[in-house]
Amino acid sequence: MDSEADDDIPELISAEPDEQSSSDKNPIAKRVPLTIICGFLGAGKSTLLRRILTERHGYRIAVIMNEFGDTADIEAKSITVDGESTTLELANGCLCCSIKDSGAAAIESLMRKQGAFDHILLEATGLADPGPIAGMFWHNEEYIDARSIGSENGIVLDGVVCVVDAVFGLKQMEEDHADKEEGPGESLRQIAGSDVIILNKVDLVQSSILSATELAIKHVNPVAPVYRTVRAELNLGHILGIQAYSIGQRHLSALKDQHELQHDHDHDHDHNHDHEQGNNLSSSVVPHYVTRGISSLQVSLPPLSATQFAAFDAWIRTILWENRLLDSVDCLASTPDSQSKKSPLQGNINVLRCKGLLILTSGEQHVLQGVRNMYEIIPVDESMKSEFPHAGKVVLIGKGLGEDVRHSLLSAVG
Ligand SMILES: Nc1nc2c(ncn2[C@@H]2O[C@H](COP(=O)(O)OP(=O)(O)OP(=O)(O)O)[C@@H](O)[C@H]2O)c(=O)[nH]1
Repeated sequence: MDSEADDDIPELISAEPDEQSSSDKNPIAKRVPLTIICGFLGAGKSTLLRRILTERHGYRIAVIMNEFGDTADIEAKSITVDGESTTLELANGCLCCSIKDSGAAAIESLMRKQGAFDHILLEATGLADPGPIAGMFWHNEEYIDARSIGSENGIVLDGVVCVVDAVFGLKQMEEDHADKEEGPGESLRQIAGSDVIILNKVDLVQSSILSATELAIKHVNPVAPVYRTVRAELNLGHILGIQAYSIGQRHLSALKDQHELQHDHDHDHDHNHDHEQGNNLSSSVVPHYVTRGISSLQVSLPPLSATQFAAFDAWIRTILWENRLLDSVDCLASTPDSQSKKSPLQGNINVLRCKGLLILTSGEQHVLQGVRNMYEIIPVDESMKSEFPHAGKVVLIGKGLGEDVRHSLLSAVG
């Protein structure tokens, strides 16, 4: 987009917060969007960050490179700042902060020291699972509430971006398949938990490998658009400000009809290739190892009555909170406190991410958003309804999502 920026010598400018470039510029964003960048080891995460730091976009972007590697037990308050941080301000207003082992506390410290940013990028390590990190920032009052982080602006999770290595991606997914005791490996979890996928280093592989890799990615995560890049060159609008966790015009784009997708690209070299693959993800053409790991399930839903809507809530709650399918006994008593009637686990279901649009017979529309066992169902504002598809649909990404899950959902709302 701005390749000449690479040749410019960065000017030194004041590191004091610039009132013009803070949230005043964007009155909607009283909260600072945060994007998590994850990806395979060596896939091109730093290349992407460098590119963002050298482009003249005029935003104050804080980039935090840290060690969010051990994400299994992330607790915002248990992470401490080690005091060692380096901040470099570049000519385009970006702040590059290198803070190790500090996670959430690093962001608090940064917000206090530097004031508001237009955007925060958080680079996870190559082995990080983005799910728990996203869960930490999604609906976490500690970050939503500006005062608690000592800043005039709180933080809102904007999206999770995964950089996949076009050379080794397929091999990596193969190695990470689910034969292991501990379940699917990091690469599959990274793809599953992301809102946008960058398939990088496409200059190094044949188109047949690219297609196979993209097909495998799409099988794991059919919701995230895939952009093919060389040295992470892509329109930053594809990865920043995507509002993947709010009811925006864009976050449910992947749930739109294929017809709409075909007309929703910009003919840049980095456009997404959904239409080329045709979303034809039958298991016969998907490598078998992927289907043994994390996969996805899309279920179309008819307009729901109020009772069916309540049944859907009970069904999703059961699968997310108890890793099992709702059975007929539950359906008869589908109230939040009917826990005692639940039957034992019916298999090893583990949903990492879910999205959906629920259409009600009354005309109401509701959006489903879920990360791990957290979920919300939010009504769509009247003014935004035309932006959304006209049919209900739910997409689940995770483990153990066979046809029995589809049948269970359809019978729960049937
Ligand atoms: N040919 C080619 N090389 C690339 C491309 N993108 C990145 N590279 C090179 O690949 C190597 C790894 O890129 P990085 O950006 O450091 O990868 P990373 O994901 O940050 O690596 P880790 O932090 O170690 O996980 C570097 O030598 C880059 O110059 C690309 O699209 N094409």
